[in-house]
Amino acid sequence: MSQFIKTYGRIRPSANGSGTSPLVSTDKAVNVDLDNGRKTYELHRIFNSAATQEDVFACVSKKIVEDSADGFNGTVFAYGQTGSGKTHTMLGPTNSWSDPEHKGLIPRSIEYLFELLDAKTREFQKFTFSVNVEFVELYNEEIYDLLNLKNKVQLRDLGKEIQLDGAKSETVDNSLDLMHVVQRGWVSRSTGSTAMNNESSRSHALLIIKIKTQEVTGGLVKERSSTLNLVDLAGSERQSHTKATGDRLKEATNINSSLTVLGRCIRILSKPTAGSYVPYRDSHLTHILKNSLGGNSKTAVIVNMHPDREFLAESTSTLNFAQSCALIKNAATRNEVMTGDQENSYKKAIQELRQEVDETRAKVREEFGKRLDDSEEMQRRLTKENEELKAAKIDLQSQIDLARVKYLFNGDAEQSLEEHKKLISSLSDKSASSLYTVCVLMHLRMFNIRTFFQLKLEKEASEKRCHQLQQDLNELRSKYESNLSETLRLQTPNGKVRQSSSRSERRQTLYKPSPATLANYVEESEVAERLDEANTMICKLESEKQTLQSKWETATESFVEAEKQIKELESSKSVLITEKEQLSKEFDAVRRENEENVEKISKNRKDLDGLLLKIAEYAKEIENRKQEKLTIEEKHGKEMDEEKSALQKELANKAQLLADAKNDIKECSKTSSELHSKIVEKSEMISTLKKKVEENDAELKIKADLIVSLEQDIAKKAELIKQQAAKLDENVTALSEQNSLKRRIEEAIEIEENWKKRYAALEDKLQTEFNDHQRDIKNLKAKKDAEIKEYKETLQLQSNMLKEQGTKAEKQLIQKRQEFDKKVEEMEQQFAQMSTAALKKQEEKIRRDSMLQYESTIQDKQDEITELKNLNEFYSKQHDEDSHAIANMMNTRQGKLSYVEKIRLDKMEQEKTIIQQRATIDRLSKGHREANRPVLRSRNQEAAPQ
Ligand SMILES: Nc1ncnc2c1ncn2[C@@H]1O[C@H](COP(=O)(O)OP(=O)(O)OP(=O)(O)O)[C@@H](O)[C@H]1O
Repeated sequence: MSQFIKTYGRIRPSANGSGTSPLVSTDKAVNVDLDNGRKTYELHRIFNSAATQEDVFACVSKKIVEDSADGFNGTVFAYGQTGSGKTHTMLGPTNSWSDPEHKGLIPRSIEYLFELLDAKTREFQKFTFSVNVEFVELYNEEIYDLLNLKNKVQLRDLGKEIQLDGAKSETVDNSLDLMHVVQRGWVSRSTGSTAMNNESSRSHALLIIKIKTQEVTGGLVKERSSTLNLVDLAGSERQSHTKATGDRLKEATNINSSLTVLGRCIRILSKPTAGSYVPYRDSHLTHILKNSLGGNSKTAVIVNMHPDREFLAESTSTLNFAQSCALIKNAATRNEVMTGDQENSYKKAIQELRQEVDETRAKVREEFGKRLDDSEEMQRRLTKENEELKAAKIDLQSQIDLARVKYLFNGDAEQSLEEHKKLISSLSDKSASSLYTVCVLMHLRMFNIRTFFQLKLEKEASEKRCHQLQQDLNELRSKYESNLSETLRLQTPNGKVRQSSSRSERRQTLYKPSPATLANYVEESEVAERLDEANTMICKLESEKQTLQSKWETATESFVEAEKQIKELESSKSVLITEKEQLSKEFDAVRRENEENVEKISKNRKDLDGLLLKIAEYAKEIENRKQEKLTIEEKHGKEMDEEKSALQKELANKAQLLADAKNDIKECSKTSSELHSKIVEKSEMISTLKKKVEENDAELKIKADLIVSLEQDIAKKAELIKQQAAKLDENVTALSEQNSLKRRIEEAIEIEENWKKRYAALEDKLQTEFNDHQRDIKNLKAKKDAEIKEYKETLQLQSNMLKEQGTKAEKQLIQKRQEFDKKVEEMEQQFAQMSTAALKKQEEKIRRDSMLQYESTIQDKQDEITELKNLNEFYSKQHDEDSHAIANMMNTRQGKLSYVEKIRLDKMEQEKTIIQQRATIDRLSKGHREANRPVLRSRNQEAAPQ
């Protein structure tokens, strides 16, 4: 709702006590005596020097504070030249902020604000509020945080609101704390003295109170936020008046520049044209007060003035400023957010419930559908079976009847039996096993019936024959008895007569059915029993089916009922909500209307009072005139008539005026009564609405109870769901853990598989290599074995040869010795015959020859051994090389190495053996040589003495 900025004027007491003031004020206007005439400035209200602080607060700030507690932004700022009483108005005289009489608008507003908030807290059960305060000053176009001068404050335009980044925001919960904060900030405020005011405020001080409230009614959460700006501007005077120099001049220039921008903004806002640009951003002051000037705020401007002539120019300028302000329209809206958390939660709960119901219904449907399908299937099957059985029974019955008739009348039992068999086989092919059993039983029964009838007929025939025979017998017996009795009677006249009837009777009573008939009876009863059983089973199944059907129907009914109830509840809830909204809207409208009416009435009353006062004045004047008239009449008899007529004219005029006034009064009273009746009407309406609201509240309460119970249900279900969800979560976590474990295991398995594969491949490779090596080794070994074998064989052969040669040589040696001995003997013999010299020569020659021969043989053998040795060395070299190669090949295989080692050792062993053999040969050859030498020596020694 847009409304004009309210402008008020306040004229302070004269500073120098001079009598005449160029400013003559009434309630709503200031008449200024200017050199060029009188100019009237009309404002919302003018406070003269006699106005109290309370008057100013009640008129200027009270409503704004009330509105700010209701979620509307509000601004009150004081404008005027230095020393005009801005601070006096806003805060009150120094050290009097707690003085109930002198405290200014800020302390009063603060107190009132908390009064209102506390009252609301008391009034509403669920009402909470929070108040935050920032206190800054604009000095030389810089923003200073009065609550912490160290802070660097930056202005941030958020569009809807202006934020002061870096400014300390203090949270307060009572007026006293807030006033302490103000006091603290005020001390920091830059003050300086000017020639005009000893405590002149050289900066613009802005007290920013941010109010947040929350009201919970039912399920509705109303959150309101508002900002209340209380501003004490710096002096608006021209610099010349301040007589400022240096810093003061700079200050004044800055103050003026921001106030000039303020004035410019206000001028543009007061005469808005399409597309006109408001230079809010040209100064911090206007930027911060952007919302307060032509924006979302309820703003009041109070202009302070000196009454003295010497300040007339400033006062006129101030009044011009005020008049421009009065033309600015603000569009204040309540900053309210209606959160329907509760409602949403209900909606959500209902949604969830509906979902749950849907799910359950689907499940039940599915289950019931399944069961129904099963039961239907069963029913179908049973019905089919039943029908088939019935048909079969009817068929069989008719066949039995036919057969019975045929049997009874035609007696073609075999044909009937065949027919029955055919029928049964055809039926047994078609129907189920039970039907088959029943048919078989039927057939049996039929067969039994046939037998029974046969037997019955036989029995009847035999009975007939028996009866005939009995009759014949009876006749014969009676004849015989009569003859006998006749004979007896003839023979013994006193003998007793036997009663013939007693025997025949006894015979008749002694008849019993045959065992075959009895067996037939038993079989028949068994068949009947089985049939009964089958029937009971069918009945049982049918009753089960019916129970299921009825259960399904009941469940469906209850679900439909529940759905209906939910729908009803939802619709009634939405109806109630809309009703409530409508009612609250109506209520608000009525309240607003009422407020307006009250305002109008008070205004009319005031007008009426004014009129009455005027009337009273007129009446007084008339009375005075009357008195005057009387005096004049007494004094001037003659002149009286003339004057009388004049007076009568005047009187008529006055009477006319009076009549007009009376008419006015009448109209006013009429309007007043109309308004009164309207008020009464509206109050009635309000009371009806209130009643309605109460009713609705009661209904709402019931619904709320219902919702609470629903909520409880929901909570339970939610708990259940939560538990299930938790379980599910657990399961999911466990599952996921298991899955991850499984994945890891799978990965590990995969890795293991890969490793295994690689290992297997490696193993294969190694195995192949190993096999290759083994094969190589085997081959080598075989080769070596063969070589060794060959070598051994060669060695053996050689040693055999050597042995043989040795033996041969020995033999030869023995032979030679023998020969030698023989020759020696011969020679000795010859010696004996020949001379010793010649013998000696001969012996020497023989010995030399044999020695040469022997040594050449030894040499041959030694050559052979050297050759073998060389061969052996070659082989061992070869073997070493091979071993080396094998060792290289099998460097990782210790076993193989050891095997090679073993081979090597074996070889060494063999070498040793060879060496030993060689040594033996050497020894042998040496021994042989030495054995020969002593012989020769001894022979020489033996020969020498000769
Ligand atoms: N209505 C008033 N009744 C009594 N004294 C007043 C009134 N208005 C102002 N004064 C006195 O006038 C003096 C100057 O007033 P005040 O400090 O409020 O002026 P100002 O406009 O705030 O000046 P400046 O802009 O320099 O700060 C103070 O001593 C104050 O008590």
